[in-house]
Amino acid sequence: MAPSIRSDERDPDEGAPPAVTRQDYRNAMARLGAAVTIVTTDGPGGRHGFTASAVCSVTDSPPTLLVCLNRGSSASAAIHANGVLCVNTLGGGHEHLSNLFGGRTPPAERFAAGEWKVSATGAPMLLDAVAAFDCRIVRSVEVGTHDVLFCEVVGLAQGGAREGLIYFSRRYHAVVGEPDA
Ligand SMILES: NC(=O)c1ccc[n+]([C@@H]2O[C@H](COP(=O)([O-])OP(=O)(O)OC[C@H]3O[C@@H](n4cnc5c(N)ncnc54)[C@H](O)[C@@H]3O)[C@@H](O)[C@H]2O)c1
Ligand SMILES: Cc1cc2c(cc1C)N(C[C@H](O)[C@H](O)[C@H](O)COP(=O)(O)O)c1[nH]c(=O)[nH]c(=O)c1N2
Repeated sequence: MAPSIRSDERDPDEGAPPAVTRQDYRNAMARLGAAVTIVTTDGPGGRHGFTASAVCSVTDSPPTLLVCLNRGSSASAAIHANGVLCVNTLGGGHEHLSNLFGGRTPPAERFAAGEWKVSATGAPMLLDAVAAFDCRIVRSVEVGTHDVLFCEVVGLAQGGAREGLIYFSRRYHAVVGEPDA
């Protein structure tokens, strides 16, 4: 069980070097494989998008997922202003899109690649995504450098791609799924 520290109690480790460094943490996280997605948004805050692997399911009632967004990302202001986003799950052959949306390129250049339609929330949906989750942001919680966005899924699209895209050990891996899964 994690130790609990009351607010009126001093942490005896205060000032001590962290038990786990950022680099050690990243090295270990690099061993935790994750699906690669592009999170997009549009609305009064403008069109934007970024590559995200920190995405997971929270609950199916109501259908809710979470996205961890670095507040330093150039997409952050637009996502908060619009209050909507679409999680586009990438497939094998989408590495170039992941690199484009994960790099320091202007939004218009990012969307020049790939084929997009406008989803019901207004967020761009990738036509050949393995699966796309159209969402409204219902809650945002600040944790360290990131905002954890809780998103209610209000629309879905499932593509026919047979290969998913996993980021593991700092490299992309295409994984083959069942034809009808
Ligand atoms: N959650 C994230 O914000 C996240 C996740 C993956 C990659 N990235 C970014 O992509 C680039 C390349 O990453 P990489 O995997 O090749 O090597 P890396 O050594 O930078 O990261 C290894 C792993 O650590 C985690 N991580 C990295 N940066 C993080 C951050 N700022 N906050 C929380 N977790 C983080 C991720 O799980 C990542 O796969 C880096 O600039 C990294 O910051 C960010
Ligand atoms: C494979 C992979 C996975 C992730 C990322 C990158 C890559 C390559 N990035 C970083 C994010 O995409 C990147 O910071 C921005 O798109 C580029 O930053 P600017 O838009 O230029 O600020 C990222 N950022 C984030 O806030 N949450 C995340 O889950 C991830 N995951």
